[in-house]
Amino acid sequence: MANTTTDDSRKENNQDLTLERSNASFNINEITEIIDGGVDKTKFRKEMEKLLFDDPLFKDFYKTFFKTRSELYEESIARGVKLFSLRQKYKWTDEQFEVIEDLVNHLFGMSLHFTMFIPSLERLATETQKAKWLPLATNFKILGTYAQTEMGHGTYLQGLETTATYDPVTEEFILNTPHKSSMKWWPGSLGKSSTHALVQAVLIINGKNYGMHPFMLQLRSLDNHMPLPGIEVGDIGPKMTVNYNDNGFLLLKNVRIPRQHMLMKHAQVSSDGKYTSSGPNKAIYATMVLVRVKMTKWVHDALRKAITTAVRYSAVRHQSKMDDSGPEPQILDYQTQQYKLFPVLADTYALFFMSRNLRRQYNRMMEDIRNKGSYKMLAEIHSISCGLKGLSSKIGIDGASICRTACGGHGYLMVAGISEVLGLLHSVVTAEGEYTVVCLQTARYLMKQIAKVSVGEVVTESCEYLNVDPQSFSCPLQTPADCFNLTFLCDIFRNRANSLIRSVASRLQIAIESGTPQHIAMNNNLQSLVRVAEAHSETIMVLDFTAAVTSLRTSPETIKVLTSLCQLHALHTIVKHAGDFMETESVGLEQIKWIREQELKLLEIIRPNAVALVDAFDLHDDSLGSLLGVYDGNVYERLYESTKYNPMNQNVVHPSYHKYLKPLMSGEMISKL
Ligand SMILES: Cc1cc2nc3c(=O)[nH]c(=O)nc-3n(C[C@H](O)[C@H](O)[C@H](O)COP(=O)(O)OP(=O)(O)OC[C@H]3O[C@@H](n4cnc5c(N)ncnc54)[C@H](O)[C@@H]3O)c2cc1C
Repeated sequence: MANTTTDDSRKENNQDLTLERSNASFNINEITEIIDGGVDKTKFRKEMEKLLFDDPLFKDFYKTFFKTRSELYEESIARGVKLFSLRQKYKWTDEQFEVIEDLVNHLFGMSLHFTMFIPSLERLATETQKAKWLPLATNFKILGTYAQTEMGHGTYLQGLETTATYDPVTEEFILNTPHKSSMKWWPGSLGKSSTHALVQAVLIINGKNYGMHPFMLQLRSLDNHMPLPGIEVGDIGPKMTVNYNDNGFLLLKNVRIPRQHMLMKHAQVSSDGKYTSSGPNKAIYATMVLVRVKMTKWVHDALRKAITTAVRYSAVRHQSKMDDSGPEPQILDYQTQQYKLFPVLADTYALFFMSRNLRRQYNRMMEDIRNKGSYKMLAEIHSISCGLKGLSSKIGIDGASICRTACGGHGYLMVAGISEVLGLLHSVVTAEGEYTVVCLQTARYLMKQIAKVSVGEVVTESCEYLNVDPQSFSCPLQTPADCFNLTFLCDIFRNRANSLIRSVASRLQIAIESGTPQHIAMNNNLQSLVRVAEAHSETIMVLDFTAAVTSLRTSPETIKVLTSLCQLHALHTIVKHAGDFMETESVGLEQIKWIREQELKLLEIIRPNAVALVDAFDLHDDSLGSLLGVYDGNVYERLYESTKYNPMNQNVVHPSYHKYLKPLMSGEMISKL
């Protein structure tokens, strides 16, 4: 069934896409509604698309690729201001605002005000502090960011060097960034926009170091936006992407702030300099977990743009010949093109179901914290979200790179939109916990869980598979057809993770028992620890995808097509890590051969629905931001149109001709030398 979108701007006039859409075996609206979370949410999203994309400020995303950094920044601030005003006018909930953020590709200024500044205030400030600052923040009387990372340290928070020294005489903290390495470097919206920052600094009282604490710091005058005395602040420069964001630097020289500007919900400093603390600050971890949980969804959002572009473009692009007498086929008909793109399509769906489940688990944890004051689930959700944030960013980068190359030369153009997606994914792999570092956090948790198994203690739900002895496992794949059995595939993933975890745990134990210092034993096994975190996270993804497709309440056709994607996701992951699966005897050589054959069969099964499966993401062209992936498929016309907008083409003869080329060609340049 064809797309029933009501968007008038979409004209189905590319014949190939029209045919592809008519070939689909399922109703794409069913999948769209699953992804949006129900009919009402699809309706809301469509209303928001109308509201936003009728406004020139949000239209024609591709034009951003021709802008200078300063123009990009200015436009993003205009967008942010518009969105914040609309948010107040329509009283959008946080959940609704997340939908809007996705629609506009997060391309608006001051996003940290809502993602980090206000949530951190809510979790770290006392009731009195909240009463003072939250109304100012929510009414935009102050604009804030969160300044943690420094030039010298991002990952290792104990290494942060910004100091807040208490002066009991004036009852003030004196803030300093004593070395070049101590300056804050990276915080979003810091360079040019924010008037305030929550600054993480080392608290010092009477020469004693009390570790990192949060402080409210006013950066700029509320009258003329000039930096206050002792403060040097600016933009860190062009980046791989997100160049609209004024990621900033901050130097502090003897900046004094009142004692009441330390956020004191979890630790307090009295007027005479006495320090009290109510214990480890679990609330801050909950905030960090939420950002990672959201990032897994951002990866899905980003990758679905890349795959939508690559699949639609592959349906309209014709190149070479399979048979000399025949026409040039759609490049989507080459098996190699399908082998590039369909596993990425399957991963994109896997990411969706995984991130949806992760968000549900996070919400359950927050309910427990709010209703029962219980932080019981925090360690597990923290470990899962670390591993899944890492894994999803890696899947995203790999998948978007494949989409880029699968679009040939045109995929290299910025207006293809994939470079932008790729750059964004590169920020996800590093920000909020660098890839290796977050994987190691998950691995440490897994080591604790396996230690529990060895002494007969209960492990958490995500690690239940560790209770099975891998010695008792035998590969359930007895025939090639078994490779489509999702229950078998889940068991294979569990066994591979279980065996790898046990093997590293045992190597660590042997090393430590034989006298190797613990830190050396750990370092000698770091790569294996990352590998176990990846194996555990891949298992969670396959289990989540399987659980989702086996419990769907929708038409059999839709279940069938999603099941094929789930099978392909699992089989392709096994092929990618065939060494791991064979080393742990989760599958044998014969089974690997079958799996490779069945993968190719799945390509044929998925082929007729490929375009419909990306259409089901229902991305508005102005969200997609790609001239190769436009819904109507008129790619060549769009590419040519974009040259009219290109500032390089505004002069038929570029001024550099008169300045350099003409003197060279006339010999004037050489005679001057
Ligand atoms: C686009 C973007 C936006 C950002 N926005 C913000 C923001 O708004 N606010 C903010 O405060 N910060 C922000 N950051 C900073 C970001 O949080 C840090 O860059 C990130 O946490 C990584 O830390 P790092 O730069 O110190 O990397 P490093 O830790 O120096 O990493 C470099 C290498 O060292 C390895 N490594 C480091 N430690 C270990 C270890 N223990 N074991 C093994 N290997 C290790 C890493 O794996 C990596 O390969 C942003 C960064 C980016 C790219």
